[in-house]
Amino acid sequence: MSQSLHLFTPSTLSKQCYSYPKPSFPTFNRRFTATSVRFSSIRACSSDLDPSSSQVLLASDNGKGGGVLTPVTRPTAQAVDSGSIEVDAVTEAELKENGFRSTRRTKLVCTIGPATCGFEQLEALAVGGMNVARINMCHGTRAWHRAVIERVRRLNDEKGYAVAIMMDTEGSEIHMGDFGGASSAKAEDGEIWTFSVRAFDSALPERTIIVNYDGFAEDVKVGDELLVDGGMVRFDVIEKIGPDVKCRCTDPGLLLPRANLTFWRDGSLVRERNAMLPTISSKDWLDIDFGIQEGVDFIAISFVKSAEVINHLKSYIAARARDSDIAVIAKIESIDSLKNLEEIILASDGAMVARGDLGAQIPLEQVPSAQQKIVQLCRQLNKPVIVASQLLESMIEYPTPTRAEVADVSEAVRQRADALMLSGESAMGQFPDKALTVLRSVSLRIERWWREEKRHEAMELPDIGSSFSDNISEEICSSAAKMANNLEVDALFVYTKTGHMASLLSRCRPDCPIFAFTTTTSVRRRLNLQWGLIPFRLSFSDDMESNLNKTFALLKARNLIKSGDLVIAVSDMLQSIQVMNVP
Ligand SMILES: Nc1ncnc2c1ncn2[C@@H]1O[C@H](COP(=O)(O)OP(=O)(O)O)[C@@H](O)[C@H]1O
Ligand SMILES: C=C(OP(=O)(O)O)C(=O)O
Ligand SMILES: [K+]
Ligand SMILES: [Mg+2]
Repeated sequence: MSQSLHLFTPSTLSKQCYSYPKPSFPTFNRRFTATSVRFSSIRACSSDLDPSSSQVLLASDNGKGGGVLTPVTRPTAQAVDSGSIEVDAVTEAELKENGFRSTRRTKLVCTIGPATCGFEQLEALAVGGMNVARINMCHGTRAWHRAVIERVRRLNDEKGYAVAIMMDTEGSEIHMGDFGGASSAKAEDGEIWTFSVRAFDSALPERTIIVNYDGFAEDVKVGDELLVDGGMVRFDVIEKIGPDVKCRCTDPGLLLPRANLTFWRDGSLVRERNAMLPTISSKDWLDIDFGIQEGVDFIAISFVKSAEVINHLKSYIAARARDSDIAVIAKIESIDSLKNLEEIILASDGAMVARGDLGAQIPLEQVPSAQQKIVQLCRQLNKPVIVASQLLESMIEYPTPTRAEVADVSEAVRQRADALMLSGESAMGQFPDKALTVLRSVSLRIERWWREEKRHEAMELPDIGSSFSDNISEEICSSAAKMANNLEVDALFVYTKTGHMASLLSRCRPDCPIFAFTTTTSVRRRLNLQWGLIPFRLSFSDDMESNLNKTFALLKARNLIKSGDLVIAVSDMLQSIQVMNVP
């Protein structure tokens, strides 16, 4: 017998109870063995609900009070198709090998570039644990990106993965152009380089860099310091000649195509007219149209300054992408985005701590605290957050990371960010698979350590719902997560159509993995970015008993669960919690 707790609001009551006038209880998972659920703990968990409202809280064990419970399970379930369940091959193998507890909770995003764009290379990344493939519209042509998207889709179709696609816009901050073929250029100490806003028809003269922002030559002043990629290479501005700006290299280093440029005067970042550049450039809008057409899962917006641009983009997408819901990720990488952080995150479907450019706009020593703040705020507001850039930078060239890099990855995992991202390491590095393996193994180890030490940070999670029904879902998820930890259950199951209830569970960062069952492939792919979720595609009905039976049968047939496993199931159709052993 399962033990269940259902919350009814007046609206769910009228829909679910009164429409079934002749309830007959007891089909309710009779076969499940009783578990040692302490209902006191359930009540305690639920006691935060508003007592003055007219909701009814029903708890059942062994059928007591079951007459009232019946309506929850429709007596004659609509024939549930006996269809299949979709889970990716890697997760399946991991679950079989290591059991639930040791599945990885932190998700992994890989930037795809020349080193990883082939089908076999993409497959190797999927095998290595890539949850999301990121394409960066700063680089490559649309045809190149389309081919990558097609390969990822084929990989998903043919091999059962659910790798999501994230398209990252170029944005209109100042950056350098390409080097006309060369993949990089070396700037040596004392060399004089020309930064120019001219269009060159033929090959670029030696030591010349094109700058994408027309106002550049007017805005900089002699004496300014010019930083490439936040200081990877530095120049002093020594002379201005019309569209050309002559600079002397003071900190030598490697110049990469399209690297970001900032200029500093008297120790402060200069934000002249370039601060007025639109967040989404006209080229970005074309790329966004491309992303909508291709049905990407996420669009990440560079250099977001305010919530307005996010709202605007979301209505643009809503008007054009009728069938697919594309999530919008705000990249936090500018001073303005930090100033308007909360409104930006609230408006977005997720955020990225884009430390590359962020570190070029604020002093480097402020980046760690900004990261911590962004990660924490995202969790409180229930938005997935990605920590990005230079996590394993040295692995672009070397097969092992530095100890400092491992410590940095560990810190992001310990902060319980939803996802970690590889940039150059996977796009053009020499060891993309090894870099991914490092992210995977460090995540697994730190997560385990954290669980073993029971170092749960009791983060205050404020109510975020805008309706009473939303509040109920939040309470159910936080109670279910707490119960899962206290009872040391093997897994949480969540049946969710939109994915919202799964994200609420993920937000609680429970000790056990969360099996998220959803009806559409696109929601399943999007859930792949969120901490702790193992998304499955499954068609299900409003009848939880039949859903559970079907799920158990399908998962058992694939050896993903076994009799006796203890599971807590929640659903967003019924707003219920059930605790049971797998029969
Ligand atoms: N589609 C692509 N085509 C060619 N090179 C790419 C592509 N995507 C990424 N790269 C390379 O990988 C590096 C790291 O990627 P990323 O961090 O996304 O870009 P950026 O360095 O411009 O911020 C880039 O500087 C570029 O050299
Ligand atoms: C992820 C980032 O953005 P991009 O790689 O597009 O510059 C960053 O700046 O850290
Ligand atoms: K970008
Ligand atoms: Mg950036």
